[in-house]
Amino acid sequence: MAMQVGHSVTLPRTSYGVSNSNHALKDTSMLSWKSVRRGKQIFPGVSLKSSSGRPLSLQISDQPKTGWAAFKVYNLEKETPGSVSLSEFEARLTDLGQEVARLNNNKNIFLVGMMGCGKSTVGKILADALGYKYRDSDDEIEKIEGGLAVKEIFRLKGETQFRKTESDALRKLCEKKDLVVATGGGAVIYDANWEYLGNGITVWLDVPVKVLAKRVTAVGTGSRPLLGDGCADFESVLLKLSTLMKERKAQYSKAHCRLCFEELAKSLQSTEEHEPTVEAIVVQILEEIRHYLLHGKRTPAPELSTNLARDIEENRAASAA
Ligand SMILES: Nc1ncnc2c1ncn2[C@@H]1O[C@H](COP(=O)(O)OP(=O)(O)O)[C@@H](O)[C@H]1O
Ligand SMILES: O=C(O)C1=C[C@@H](OP(=O)(O)O)[C@@H](O)[C@H](O)C1
Repeated sequence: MAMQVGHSVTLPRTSYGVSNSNHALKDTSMLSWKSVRRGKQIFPGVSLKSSSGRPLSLQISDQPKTGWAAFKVYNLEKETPGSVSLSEFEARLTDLGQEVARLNNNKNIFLVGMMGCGKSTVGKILADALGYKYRDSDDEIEKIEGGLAVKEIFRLKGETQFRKTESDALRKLCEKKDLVVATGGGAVIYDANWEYLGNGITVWLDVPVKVLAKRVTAVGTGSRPLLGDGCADFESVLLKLSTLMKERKAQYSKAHCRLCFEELAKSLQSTEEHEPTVEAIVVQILEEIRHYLLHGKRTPAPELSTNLARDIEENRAASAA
């Protein structure tokens, strides 16, 4: 069933996490999309009808208006016509995202970590969950440099100029609010940058270099000038990344929060073929930020919503089989 204008679907009330919103649900409530904080696809003309305690009914209006409810569509396509169930995980992402956004007081979230650790991939979903905007500091650098691509800045102007512009970009970004920022892997190397990053919450995506090398080699190293030419092989990428990681680890460790990929993978009993999904990583990042905001320090050990995360993985494996 493709989601179409005028089509109704039924949703379990809890799936949408709206019970936590400030809106009292009446028979024909209309939630602003910000309060519902759906994911990637936004349908400006969505109205939400409900009776307290009963399933919610969502209807796509044919009159697009900004500020109405929005929600993910890919779930609907998989489901039986007329009904849709969102996984526990989706509900958790929404609830946790809203809770962290409330606790966080509009501060930016800066994702730090090595090339390929997933800052951009994770950053977009994290921003959705929080209702924040997503920014990539490399994009800001390219804008400041008149549209030159990162690799061209390195080639034509050298790394020193790139780093100066990177600092400018971070300074500008830290003047804003409600952003999730994917920083470049080297943003942590200058102490001055920490003054900017420290205005927000910093989260280190700590991913083993082997995993990084696999990911980066798979997409090619063309856009990452520090890794050599565009077709560097796994072994040489692994060597370069290992060297960089040794040089930078102490800097990354300064982040307020740390997402340890290895610990997450262990607790989810993941294998090399079935690594933790991006969504499971985002849930865990939100848990880490939540803990930091509540206690002013990192989690002593990963405070996983482990059972939940495991359920998610199992559900996915079952539906993929
Ligand atoms: N959790 C993940 N599992 C599998 N692949 C991932 C994951 N996160 C990122 N990737 C992939 O790794 C590559 C690098 O990710 P990216 O988000 O660009 O990293 P960064 O922004 O930190 O350099 C991309 O091809 C992306 O699809
Ligand atoms: O690690 C680094 O020094 C760099 C990482 C890159 O960003 P990503 O981490 O997004 O790949 C980019 O800023 C530039 O190639 C330098």
